[in-house]
Amino acid sequence: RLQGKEETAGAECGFLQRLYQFLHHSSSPALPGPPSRFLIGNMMEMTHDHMPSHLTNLAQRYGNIYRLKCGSTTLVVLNSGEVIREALVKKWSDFAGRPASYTGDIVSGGGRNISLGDYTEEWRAHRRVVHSALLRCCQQSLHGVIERQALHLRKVLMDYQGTAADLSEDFTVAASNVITTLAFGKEYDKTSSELQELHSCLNEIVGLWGSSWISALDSFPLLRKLPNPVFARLLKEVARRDEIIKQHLRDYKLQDNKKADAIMGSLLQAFEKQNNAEQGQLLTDVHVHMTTVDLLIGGTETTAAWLNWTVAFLLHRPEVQTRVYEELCTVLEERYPKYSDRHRLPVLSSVISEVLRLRPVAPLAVPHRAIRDSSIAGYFIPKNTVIIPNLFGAHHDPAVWSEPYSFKPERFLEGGGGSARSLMPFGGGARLCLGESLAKMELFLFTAYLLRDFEFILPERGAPLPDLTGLASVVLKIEAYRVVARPRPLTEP
Ligand code: HEM
Repeated sequence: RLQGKEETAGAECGFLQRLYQFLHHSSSPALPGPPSRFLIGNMMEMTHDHMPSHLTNLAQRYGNIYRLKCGSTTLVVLNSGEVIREALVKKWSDFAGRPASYTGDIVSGGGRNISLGDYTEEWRAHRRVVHSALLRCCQQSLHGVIERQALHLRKVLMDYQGTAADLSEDFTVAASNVITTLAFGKEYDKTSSELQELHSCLNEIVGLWGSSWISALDSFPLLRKLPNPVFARLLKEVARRDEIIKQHLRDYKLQDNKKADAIMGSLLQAFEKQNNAEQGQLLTDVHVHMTTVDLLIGGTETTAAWLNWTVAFLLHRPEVQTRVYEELCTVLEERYPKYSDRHRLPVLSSVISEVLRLRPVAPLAVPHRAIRDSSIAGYFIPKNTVIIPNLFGAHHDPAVWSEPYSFKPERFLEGGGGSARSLMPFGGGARLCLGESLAKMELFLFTAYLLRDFEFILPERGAPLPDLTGLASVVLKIEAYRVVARPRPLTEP
C-alpha cells in the first residue's frame, strides 16, 4: 500500500512539474534561433571550422541569447557578458551541471573528473579537496616554480641565438613543467620522450574530442553502431593517457622522499581524511587519476596557447612591445619582476587583459546544464537544457567594446574605456576555472620575464605576420608561425 501511495505521489509530482513547465513556457517568449531541419535540427551550424566566431555571427541575427537544436538536445547559446553572468554567476545553482555525454564519459573516467563531472555531492567534495590542495601549493611554492621555468625558458630562447623558430613547443614545456612540478615534484626537458608522449596524447584527445565526428555520437546514438575511425583513435589515445598517468602516480607513490608540498601528496592525504570523515568511499583512486588529467589538460594547453597568441599580437603592434619593455626597465630597474609588482606595471597588465579578451583560450568555456527549470533574460529554460557560454562572443560585443576586433591594450589603461569587469576568460560561478589564480600568476610572470629579456621580431623584413584567425577546438590556438627572440641588452639575471 505504501508503495502504491508513493507511486501516486510521484505521478502527481510529475504532473505538477509538467503543468508548471507548461504555464511558464507558454507565458514566456520562445527563444529565437535558426530554422531547425527535420531530424538533424541545427546540426549543420555545429560543423563550422571556427565555432566561436560562427556563433558570434549568429548572435548578430538572433540576439545575445538563442537556441540551436541537435537531435533531441536543445542548446542555448549566450553571447553577452550580461546573459553569461546571469546564468553562471547570479543563477549559478541552476546552471552548475554538465550535460551527460557518451564521449565525455569516455574521456573523463565516467564523469569522475572536475571539468566534465556533473554537479553532485561527489563532484563538490572532489572540487573542494582539489581546490584547497591547489591553494596550499600555490601559496607555498608557485611563485618559485614559475620563476624557475621562466628562467629555463629564457635559456632555451637564448640557445636559438637569434634564429627563427616556432616557440609553441617551448611554451608547452614551460607550462607543463609548472603543473608537473606542482603535481608530482617532477620536471622534464623538451627532449624527454616521456613528456613528448604525454603531450602528443593529450593534444590528440583534446583535438579529437572537439571534432564534429565525435560530437555527433552524443546527439545521434544510432551513429555509435557504425564504424568510426576517429572514435577508435580517441579510445586508443584515452587508453594510452591512462597508462602514462598510472605510471606517474606509481612513480610518485614509490618515491622515498615524496615531495611533501606536491599536490598529489596533499590530495592523497585529503582524500583519505575526507573518506574517513564521510565514512564512505566518496573519493577514490580514479578521482586522483582524473585530477591529474584535469590539471595537465587544463593547465598546459591553455597557458601555452595564450603565450603564443601574445607574441603574435605583439608582432602586429611592435610599438606596444617597446612600451612594455620601457615600463619594465623604469619600474623594475634591473631586477626580475615579482607577482606583487603587477599593479605597478599597467601597460604589461593591459596587454595581458587584451589578449585574454581577444583570444579567450577556452572560447566556449565548457558546456553547462540546467539542473532545474530556470530562466535567462526572461526566457524559460527547462531542466537539462545545455548552455553554451560564448566567451569569445561576449569579448567581441560591440555594445561593450569599441572596435571589438582590434588589438588595443590601451583600452585597459586609465581613461581607455575598457572594463576589466566585462572580461570573463575564466568563466564564473560554481564552475569558475579551477586554475584561475595559478594561470594569472603564470601569464604575468612568463610574459614579464620574456618581454624584459627579448624583443620578438619577424624572421626577416617583409615576412608575413602571423595569422590571427586561430584554430578553434576546445582550446583556441594560433596557427604555427616562426619568430625571432632577439636578446635585449639587459639580459643578465
Ligand atoms: C589562460 C589560462 C586559462 C584559461 C583562460 C582558462 C579558462 C577556463 C574556462 C573558461 C573554464 C570553463 C569554466 C566554465 O565551465 O564555466 C575552465 C575550467 C577549468 N579549468 Fe581553466 N583556464 C586556464 C588555465 C587553467 C589552469 C592553469 C588550470 C589548472 C591548473 C585549469 C584548470 C581548469 C579546470 C580543472 C576546469 C574545470 C572547472 C569545473 O568544471 O569546475 N585551467 N578554465
